[in-house]
Amino acid sequence: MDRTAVIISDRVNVNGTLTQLSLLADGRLWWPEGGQRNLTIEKELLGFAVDGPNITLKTIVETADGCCGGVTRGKLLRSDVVFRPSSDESHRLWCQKLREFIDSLERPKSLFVFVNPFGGTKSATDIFLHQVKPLLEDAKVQLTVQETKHQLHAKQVVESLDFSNYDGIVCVSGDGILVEVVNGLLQRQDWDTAINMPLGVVPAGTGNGMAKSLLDSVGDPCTVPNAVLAIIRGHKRPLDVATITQGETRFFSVLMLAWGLVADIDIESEKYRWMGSARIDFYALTRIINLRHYTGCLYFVPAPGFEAYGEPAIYPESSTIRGSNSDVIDGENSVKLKGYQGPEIDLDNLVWRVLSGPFISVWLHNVPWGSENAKPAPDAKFSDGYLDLIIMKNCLKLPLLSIMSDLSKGDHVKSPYVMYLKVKVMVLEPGPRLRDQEKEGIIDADGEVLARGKGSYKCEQKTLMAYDKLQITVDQGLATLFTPI
Ligand SMILES: Nc1ncnc2c1ncn2[C@@H]1O[C@H](COP(=O)(O)OP(=O)(O)OP(=O)(O)O)[C@@H](O)[C@H]1O
Repeated sequence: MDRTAVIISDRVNVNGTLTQLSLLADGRLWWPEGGQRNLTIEKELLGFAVDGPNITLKTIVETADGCCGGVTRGKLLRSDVVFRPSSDESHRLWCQKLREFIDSLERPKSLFVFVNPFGGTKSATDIFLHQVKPLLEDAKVQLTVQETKHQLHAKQVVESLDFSNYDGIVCVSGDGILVEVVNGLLQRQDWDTAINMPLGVVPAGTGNGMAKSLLDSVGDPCTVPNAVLAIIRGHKRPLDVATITQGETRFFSVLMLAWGLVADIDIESEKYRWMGSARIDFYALTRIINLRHYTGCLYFVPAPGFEAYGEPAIYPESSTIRGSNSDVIDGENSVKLKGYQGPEIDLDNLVWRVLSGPFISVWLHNVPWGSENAKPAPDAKFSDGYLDLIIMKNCLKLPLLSIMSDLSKGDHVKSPYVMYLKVKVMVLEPGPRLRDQEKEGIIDADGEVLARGKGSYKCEQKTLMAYDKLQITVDQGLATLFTPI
């Protein structure tokens, strides 16, 4: 079909001026108002509304702001273009053709939305009401909204939600609610269909690593309107899901796992919450000055091209870390084994390597960004079937400081003190601190404490897993995300 063929054209009144308005086959709306105006339906039209003889186009248009001599990309402005067709018949045809074009884009029509009023700076409710809802209403998306009332609420709702009425689940929150949703989906009896539900993220927490990773991948800024527009447009992409297993217990991770320096900074800095965002920098400095080294081992199956890292090894003691198929429930967080069991991999027949400690930091990442200002895994892909492993073993304190400050751009991986590789499977065998064997560490998965060893921060609090051997496998493209492109 000729992409510039005219589907409908009429002499209409646009914002009070008589002009020729055309809808072209490629989805452009074109009219010569004060110079030529072009609107791409796919990118810039949220929807339209009918008000008597008028039709209002609900648009969202990217402006290029001049900023310090440069250009800031991607500021989105919502505006209305009102036009009046020349006759009743033309009015009917315009509505029909616009509706047909929008329907052909297969955008979501009905969404289930979680809003976490306690995430980040506690502004998610405000963000939802004033920024998210108006855009989704312009796009005529039906909304079912659930404020989360407590930890694991989103997970519980998702475990029993009837999906037949929804085209996606949206989290107006930080990464924590997304992780709960993925865990909830994978614990259902029908997990294999449930996990196909497209998931959207709108940044409204402290850690917005997934939203940042998605938007940054196409050069968009990590803003609420950009994230909402990505959901409205309905493009989807697959996302790898990592299964962390210890005995019968499983946790499904979509962002990262950290042990050592990064986990200690993330979790122990909570006690300095009153400092606001400065707490991370302050506590990072404290930890670097009093640097800890952890003993332990990393067994891994390298991705092609990374076989030179570590030493040859065999798969370590499979019986202690593999789950069985019995229906066991181990604490509120754990997985009923009727749900997803993790990917089927013949672990004994893979080519294993091992790296022995002591380690300063071990970090496993699924997507490039861990938060809006930390890019630990610049080469991570959403669905390559591998996890990016970032390791620091020996490093002097001064270069370590500069490595940490390079994290915001992802340049830390260029440091000779940083090992950066991709793995298919990993077994983490965490040990105690090198110089204080009475003290162990913290294992942090997607911002939650998965395990606390003896003598660690708040070690008396119960966690999902023990500070012991755990296995991480990855299932390529298991989940689905709404994505800008
Ligand atoms: N009503 C609530 N009260 C307290 N905690 C809640 C509530 N609703 C959800 N949560 C918990 O808040 C945690 C953080 O959620 P969210 O993803 O919005 O933010 P975050 O950026 O990951 O973390 P935070 O901003 O708290 O550092 C989740 O683990 C979730 O279980």
